[in-house]
Parts: sequence; C-alpha cells; structure tokens
Amino acid sequence: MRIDVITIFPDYLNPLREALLGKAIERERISVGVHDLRDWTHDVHRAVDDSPYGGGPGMVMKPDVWGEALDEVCAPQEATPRLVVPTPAGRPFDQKTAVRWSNDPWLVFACGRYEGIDQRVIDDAATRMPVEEVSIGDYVLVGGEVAALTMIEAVVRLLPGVLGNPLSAEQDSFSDGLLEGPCYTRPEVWRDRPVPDVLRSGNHAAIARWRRDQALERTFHRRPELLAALPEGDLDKADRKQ
Ligand SMILES: Nc1cc(-c2ccc3ccn(Cc4ccccc4)c3c2)n[nH]1
Repeated sequence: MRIDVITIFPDYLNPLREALLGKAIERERISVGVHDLRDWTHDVHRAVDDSPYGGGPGMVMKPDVWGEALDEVCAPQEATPRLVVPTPAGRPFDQKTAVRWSNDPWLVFACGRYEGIDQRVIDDAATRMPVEEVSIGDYVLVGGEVAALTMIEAVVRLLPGVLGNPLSAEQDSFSDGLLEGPCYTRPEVWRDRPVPDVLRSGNHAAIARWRRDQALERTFHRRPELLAALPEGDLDKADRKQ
C-alpha cells in the first residue's frame, strides 16, 4: 500500500516512522510520502489560507494551492488513489472503514487546518478519484494530521505481515461487534487483586465463555447501542442468559 499525506506541518507525521508503522515501512509493506502543502505556493509569504467568503471567524485554505498539490501528488499512475479528507463534518470512521480501505493500493490524506479546505477542492478531486470526508469522532481537533495518523494506524495494522500476531487483528474490539473484555498477565496476585480463577483453569471452553460474557457485559454497560446493532442471530442462546 502507498500512503501520501499532504499537510502544512510535515513533522506532525513523524510518528509514522516509529515502531509498528516504521517496521511496516522498513519491510516495504507500505510506502509513505509526506508532502508540505507550501511547496505548491508561489508567493513570497507562501500563503495557504485566506478570509472566508460570507464572513465568519477564522481562515479557509486556498483552492489553487491545494489543487496544484493534489494534481501532482495524485497524478494518475497504475492505481487511482482514494482521497481521504479528515473533517469534523465527515462520515464516521470505524473499523469497517479501516477494513475496506486496507484493500486499497493507495491512500492520500489531505490534512486541513484553519476552518478547513475550500469545498471546491474536494468537489474537483471527486471528478477524478474516490473522495471520502471522514470524522474520527464527535470532538473538534485543530487540524487533520492527528486524524490522519489515527486512521493510517487503524488501516496499516490490518495489512498482512504488519502485526506480530495476526490473530489479534481478527479478535479486535468491534471485529465481532462487541467491546474487548478485560485482560490480565503476571503476577497472579497484584496489590491483593487476583487474576480471575477461570483464566488459570486451563479449561478453554470455560475461558472462551467467560471472555464472551465479559465482552457482552462491558458492551451492555458502555456501548449498549452496539448490542442493538448486532446482526440477527449473532447472540447465541448462551449469550441470552447474560
Ligand atoms: N473528528 C475530527 C476531525 C477534525 C478536524 C479535521 C480536519 C481539520 C481541519 C481544520 N480543522 C479545524 C476545524 C475546527 C472546526 C470546524 C472545522 C475545522 C479540522 C478538524 N476535528 N475532529
């Protein structure tokens, strides 16, 4: 997978070079290009923003600069990129989206700042490539870089050969529609708190049942709407006793 990120703060994307994602780059599972939007300005001030038409607070990112940047970064090659535009006004990003995008050959992230990017940039790009305006949650960030890092991590960890233990991606929270239950490791007792006996019983059926019950209970208390969204028949008889 190729990933390109366009931003006025390229150093914000340095964490991509660390740890798991850094290893994925070293192993050439992904290639990452980070581009400074100001490289496509032509004025002495390298301006990327201007006042909003219609008035209002803040500034809007200029369409001409973004247009030239996207023309170059997304220039047609053997694959067509999916353009991802983080925004508080976007469709919610979720695990299903991460799984869908993990099959793409090329993702380009357009990271805005200020009050956002002139809408005509998105509308123009959509005539040449799939474009998705996406939110990572109902809270307001200052720019798109943190959202891009979040989504890139969620997608790249799903690629074969990236995670040390591929099973953990399959057993993710949300992969079965439920939240992850609690996890434990040594010591067996810590500050007078023992590990639940069932986890040391060696009875794998009982362990699986306990873990499922914990996931159901946690989902019921913290995210009840996820239970309502479970596909018909996903809750088996044993679950209904919960
Ligand atoms: N889930 C999520 C995404 C963002 C996000 C993404 C990109 C940008 C670009 C500029 N801003 C600041 C902004 C503040 C308010 C209204 C509009 C834009 C951004 C915020 N916030 N929260």
